[in-house]
Amino acid sequence: MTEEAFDVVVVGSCMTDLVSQAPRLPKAGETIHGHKFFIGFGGKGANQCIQAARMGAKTAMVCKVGKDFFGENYIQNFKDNGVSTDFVGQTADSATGAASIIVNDAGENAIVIVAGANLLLGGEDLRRALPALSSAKVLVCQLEISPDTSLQALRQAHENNVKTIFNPAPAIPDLDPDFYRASDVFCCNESEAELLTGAAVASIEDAGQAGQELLRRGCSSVIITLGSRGCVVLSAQEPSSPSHHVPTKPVTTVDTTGAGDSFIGALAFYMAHFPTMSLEEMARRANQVAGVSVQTIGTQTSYPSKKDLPTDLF
Ligand SMILES: Nc1ncnc2c1ncn2[C@@H]1O[C@H](COP(=O)(O)OP(=O)(O)OP(=O)(O)O)[C@@H](O)[C@H]1O
Repeated sequence: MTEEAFDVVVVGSCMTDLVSQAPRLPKAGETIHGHKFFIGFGGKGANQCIQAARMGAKTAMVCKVGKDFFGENYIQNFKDNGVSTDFVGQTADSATGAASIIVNDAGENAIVIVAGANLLLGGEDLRRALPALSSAKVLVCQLEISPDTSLQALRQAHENNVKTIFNPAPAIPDLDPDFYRASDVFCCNESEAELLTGAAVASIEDAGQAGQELLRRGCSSVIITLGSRGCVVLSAQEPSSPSHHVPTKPVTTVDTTGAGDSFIGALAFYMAHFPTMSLEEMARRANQVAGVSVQTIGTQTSYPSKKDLPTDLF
């Protein structure tokens, strides 16, 4: 195991995206010709980890893949990005998580996700990773693995004074209340905020109100991302916890897939490297990083590295 503590540990998912582009989506029982196929690296946990690593964070991924081609391939992807694979487990009991995606010429898609090995990441894997997890600067979790595993990781980090970022995605309506209490930063998008609070989130003001509700549930701070409108930031430490809107700079948008994960990976980097920076400033910078990711096609392929970003972001 690596001796030096990690900046960012991510406990989460890896998925292989199998993408076919076709003129239209096939009907049940139908076979059609597509015009392009490609394989991409995805999964919210891995995406966030790779973005943090590309910013220059010393990162480790705690996840599970299958003993199969896609699993081997994903481990190599982590290595290529400088992410520690000390805690990437391989299982013969399930296949590497996969998302079969069909995109039609209108940009609409049909997706089947098989979480596979991701769902086998459990308590034993966390026990192995505990020394890394409990000495990291920042832990990041989502909900593409078993929620019990995510919650256990967040609790362990919280008990060891490791800063936690929880991204409740994909959202589940009856989230265990302990998720809020174990989150230093609870970071979600508009639709997740809506599902969790039961209130519509259409405007910046709505997002502020949803953020207040999430704060009341016990997290230390909340960020709700709002696509091209940036995000709102709220902190329980401020008296009356006002919400601050952090806008983005306008950019030419090509593909927003994975923008939320780019934002969270960047945020994790800032929390680890600039622990005294205000959350608003971190969000402003994370907006800029995610704003770069939407200008190129793909998920991880669109994530910028430190060398691609303005020096004033560091
Ligand atoms: N069109 C855009 N222009 C500039 N920045 C954007 C745009 N879309 C997204 N972003 C940046 O990415 C962040 C996350 O976007 P968003 O709120 O859409 O997350 P998300 O819904 O989780 O994204 P996705 O599901 O596509 O990964 C935003 O807060 C913003 O910083």
